[in-house]
Amino acid sequence: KKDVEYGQYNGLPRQDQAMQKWRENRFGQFIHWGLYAIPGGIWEGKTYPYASEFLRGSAKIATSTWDSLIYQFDIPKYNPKEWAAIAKNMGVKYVTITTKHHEGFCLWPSEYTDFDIENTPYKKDLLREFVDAYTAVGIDVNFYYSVLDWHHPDWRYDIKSDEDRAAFERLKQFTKNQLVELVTRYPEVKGLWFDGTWDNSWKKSGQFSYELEKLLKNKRPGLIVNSRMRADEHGSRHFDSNGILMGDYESGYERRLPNPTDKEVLTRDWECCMTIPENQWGYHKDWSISHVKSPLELIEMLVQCTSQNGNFLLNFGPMGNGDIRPEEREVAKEIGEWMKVNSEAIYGCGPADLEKQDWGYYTYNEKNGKVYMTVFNNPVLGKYKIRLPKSHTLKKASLITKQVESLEIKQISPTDYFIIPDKINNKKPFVIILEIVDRA
Ligand SMILES: C#C[C@@H]1N[C@@H](C)[C@@H](O)[C@H]1O
Repeated sequence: KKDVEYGQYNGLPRQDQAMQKWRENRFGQFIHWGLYAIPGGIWEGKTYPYASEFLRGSAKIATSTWDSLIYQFDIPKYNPKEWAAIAKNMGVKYVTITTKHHEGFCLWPSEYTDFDIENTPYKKDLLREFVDAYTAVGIDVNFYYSVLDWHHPDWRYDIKSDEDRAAFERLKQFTKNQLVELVTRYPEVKGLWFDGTWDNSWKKSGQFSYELEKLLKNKRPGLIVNSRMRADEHGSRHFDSNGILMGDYESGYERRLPNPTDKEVLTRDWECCMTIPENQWGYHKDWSISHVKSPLELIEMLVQCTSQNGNFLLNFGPMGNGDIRPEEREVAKEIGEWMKVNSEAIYGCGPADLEKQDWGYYTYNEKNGKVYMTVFNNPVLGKYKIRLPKSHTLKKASLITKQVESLEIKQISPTDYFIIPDKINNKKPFVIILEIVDRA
């Protein structure tokens, strides 16, 4: 064991009300919006397939050229009330928006930089309008903040000299100032989603990240931060040098999920963040360049995350003019239609302590004791197998859409049962509610 003084300090999993709400929310919307949305992955007529928020690097654009995009950020179609309505209809309970991505452009009027919304043709505090619109429809608001800041002259990838050290001290002070500013100006904020913390400079700032977490949580009691914020004093990230999770939940699942039978993730809070295309967080004009996930693929990811004690954060990349692209509107609509019928299997649910079967995923609501089985794969057998511990018995199974009717159950061994539906004609994932009782 290593001595770790600047690791995790508040005991996990957190059971306070704020964290319980975060956990019960389960489904969130990620929003990546910044200057990168204006070119949308295309520069001087050439399409760059890499993530559009990295276009500045992909197309080797001079910082001054990139930064001048600020004068085109007039966002005539920006309509936060409509964004919030789309999110509400999709069924998300929280939203996480990029207040500042790696490019350094701030969506709020920061007193610590001129590279912000105030110096765009839009001028107004779009973040305040956003927070108000989402809060008004009952969606919790979180802020993404990139520590990595390509615009700031004091950013350093590593600390190799006294000059680096002095510069990065200024950058850390700037970072602290901006974060205190964010949690003070927008006290509604529930959590901070840190990114851009992979460079050596930050790995060498473990004590600072520890003290920053404490400072921000003192300023905003109940604040929730992701593990990506943190390094310990030995440079270990997410988990300290003894493998103890830092922050309040694990945020390493970016565009990937755990193995569906992975039991280790059940021991902690975690969140998977996911793009609709293969790898575009910011708006890209051409979605034909990669696979675009269907609503069904995304619904399966949401259910899998819930079944393994995780949250699912689905990303939207608004256009440079502030509009939401048609493909994202369609995804939101179709997921929303499914959630309207089946969200009881998601909100407030977590893992069921049952052996996973091929037809899909179990989720469990400990408040009502119900087990939900969400079916994605129709068995050729035409029956759904359930395996319970010998100590329990399957008392009832019913479709979430017809809870008064019981489906036929056949016990085929001390632990195994078949649920036999009268017909299998589902074209969409559907939910069966199980009542399982302890024989004792
Ligand atoms: C790499 C990288 C960044 N991390 C994701 C959450 C996006 O913000 C992407 O730009």
